[in-house]
Amino acid sequence: MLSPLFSLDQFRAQLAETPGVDAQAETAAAERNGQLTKPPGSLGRLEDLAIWYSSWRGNPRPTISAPQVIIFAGNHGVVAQGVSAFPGEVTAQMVGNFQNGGAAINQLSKLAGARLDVHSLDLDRPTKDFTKDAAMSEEELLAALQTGWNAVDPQADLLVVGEMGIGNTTPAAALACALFGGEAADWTGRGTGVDDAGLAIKTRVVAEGVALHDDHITDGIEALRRLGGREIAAMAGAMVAARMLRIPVILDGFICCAAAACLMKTHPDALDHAVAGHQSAEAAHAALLKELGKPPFLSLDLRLGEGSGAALAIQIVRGAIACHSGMATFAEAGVADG
Ligand SMILES: O=C(O)c1ccc[n+]([C@@H]2O[C@H](COP(=O)([O-])O)[C@@H](O)[C@H]2O)c1
Ligand SMILES: Cc1cc2nc[nH]c2cc1C
Repeated sequence: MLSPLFSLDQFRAQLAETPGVDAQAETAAAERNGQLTKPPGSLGRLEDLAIWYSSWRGNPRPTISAPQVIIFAGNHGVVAQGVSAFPGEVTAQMVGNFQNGGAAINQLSKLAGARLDVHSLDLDRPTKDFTKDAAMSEEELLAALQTGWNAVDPQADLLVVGEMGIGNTTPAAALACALFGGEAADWTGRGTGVDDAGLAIKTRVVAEGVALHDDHITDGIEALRRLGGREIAAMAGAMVAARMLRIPVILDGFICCAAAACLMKTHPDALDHAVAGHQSAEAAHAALLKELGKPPFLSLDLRLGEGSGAALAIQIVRGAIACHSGMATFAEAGVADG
């Protein structure tokens, strides 16, 4: 069990002191990879993926038997300005759908053999409209980080963090703009499908929010408090908890990656235990993945959220580890190694 967070500064300090890879396991996994019955490099990125996974698990020949998918749900004050194609009530309605097994992520988690957990964060209390005030107080941000921190199963061996939050592509765009620069329009996309008028409102809202808070943003955590949202913060908290527990993470779409960006901008190594599951169809996700330095595994034009693209990518990590840990070596198989 991880001890609870007691302040934002402690969370920042924790980020600076997170564990790194097990170098011995990394070397042993790389050696094993070189002995398996395949031409060197022929499993492409699956080979790097297997070595990466082994090094975080501290085991040169690991298995994956307990993946966990966690969805965090939150509501956003900026929705009142007309930034989404859907009304805010849909967040709570979709949480009901997740609980009843009716959403895409229920099917994809089941297919991946993953446990699925859903956490609602004060849905009846949307964050403040960030064009007028900071989205969250320090206490609210800490509580949301703590929800994510507590949600990670210490027994899990692979983690997907996903979200549900009508309007949350707007705070995600504002975070990306504040953290990486450029114009609001560079980071603002259509989310659930806003029309041109909605996109214009959304772009203005992102620009106003960034202009209001920019001078006060000292690091990614303060950006998260001013421009983020509860489910975005909870995803960040879960990512850091996973790091403490040496559980590799698969990142999902645009909103998940905005949460990750807040951590990376606070500490540059904070995401070394994470890979990008997919590239979403949200216009700026490709640019955000580039900023994170994470090439995606899949590119299927998904723009659903819910951890859906990352849940599909569980199978890719499983494939990499099945080959890495299950294949015979040249010596074992009696195959000449060239
Ligand atoms: O994951 C993505 O890249 C993604 C892209 C577009 C939309 N979404 C989902 O749609 C919701 C946010 O869209 P919006 O238009 O309400 O800001 C939220 O519930 C997300 O899970 C997710
Ligand atoms: C129906 C619906 C399902 C979702 N799942 C994630 N975001 C969503 C947004 C909507 C609108």
